[in-house]
Amino acid sequence: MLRAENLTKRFGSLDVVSNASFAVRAGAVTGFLGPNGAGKTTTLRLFLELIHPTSGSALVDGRPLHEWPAPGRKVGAVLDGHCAHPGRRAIDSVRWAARLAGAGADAEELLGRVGLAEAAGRRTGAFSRGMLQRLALAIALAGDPEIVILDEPMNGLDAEGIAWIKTVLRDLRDEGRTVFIASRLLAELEDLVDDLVVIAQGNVVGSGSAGAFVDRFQPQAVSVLSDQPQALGIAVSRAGGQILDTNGQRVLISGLTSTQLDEIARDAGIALFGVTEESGPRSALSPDLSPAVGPDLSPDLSPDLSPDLSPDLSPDLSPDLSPAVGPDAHPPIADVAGIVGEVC
Ligand SMILES: Nc1ncnc2c1ncn2[C@@H]1O[C@H](COP(=O)(O)OP(=O)(O)OP(=O)(O)O)[C@@H](O)[C@H]1O
Repeated sequence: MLRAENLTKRFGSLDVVSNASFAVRAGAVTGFLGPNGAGKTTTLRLFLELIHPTSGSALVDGRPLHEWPAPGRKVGAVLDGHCAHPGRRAIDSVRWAARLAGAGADAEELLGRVGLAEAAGRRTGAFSRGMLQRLALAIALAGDPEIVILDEPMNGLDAEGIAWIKTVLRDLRDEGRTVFIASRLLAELEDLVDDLVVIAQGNVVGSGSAGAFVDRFQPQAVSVLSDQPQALGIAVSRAGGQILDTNGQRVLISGLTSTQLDEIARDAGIALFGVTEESGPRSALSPDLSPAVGPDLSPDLSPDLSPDLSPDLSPDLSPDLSPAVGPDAHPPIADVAGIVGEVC
């Protein structure tokens, strides 16, 4: 498993990751959710030892990654950043990664797994961003790793590509691997992940069961306008919903989603207008989503969390391509470099 213990990374005077403590369960898919600039990529780079912590530790099965005899067999990663060599053929990039990781992966099979069988012999300079994401995943899997770390792997993929990668990641879990996936979008993760770690402004503000978290931020009530409020009330009660309040034509309902309400009203021949989902409480994480930093959980962060997570953490989808450079950046250690499938 992955474990961050009081992990801090400072760039200049800014704590980009601040005293973060959390664990990623072995054999599960864990989402790493946070808005732009929250510190997700920095945390992933710390686990990969592409940069060093200011204090604390980022451990892979209890040790820093480089202490494992074959780091590339332990962890495979897909990060945004540098290009795969544009002049190299896709199959050669995967073979090279497998060699570096010390694994005898079948590069053709891996490219088939990521849907690039037809493009295996092509140079990657002409690949689309979506194809590069697929290639990066093949490179990350070239070491047959126990743990797969991915930084926003759905960027650049269309709806079909997103559905595809979710299937691949579920398959990786079913093979017994641990998957840790960073994203700004709860919607991208919610039908994929078992657990969530939530980060905001460098602080890990919660971690735990994804189901508990998603339930917490589901709409708590639906407000509708209807010219048949009584008939609507009867239909809602029959369907297991509750009428919280009726004020003239406005009816406030809990226990049903707006989609369910639409169906119920349609079946009962009742017209609905002005359907509005009322969000759940903003102030706290679910009790099941245990504060990962215990008493250090800043009360200032929780109220800010909910709106940021609904449902797109950031309207800005353009990836931050800036690699970790600067005085604090540390060049990849040779053994680890081969495990990172990076994307143009
Ligand atoms: N090498 C660096 N030197 C200085 N600041 C950095 C460096 N790397 C990252 N940062 C800053 O740290 C903050 C967190 O960046 P990081 O990329 O980890 O966030 P993120 O959660 O992955 O965001 P995004 O979703 O936009 O990629 C940002 O303000 C970023 O500008």
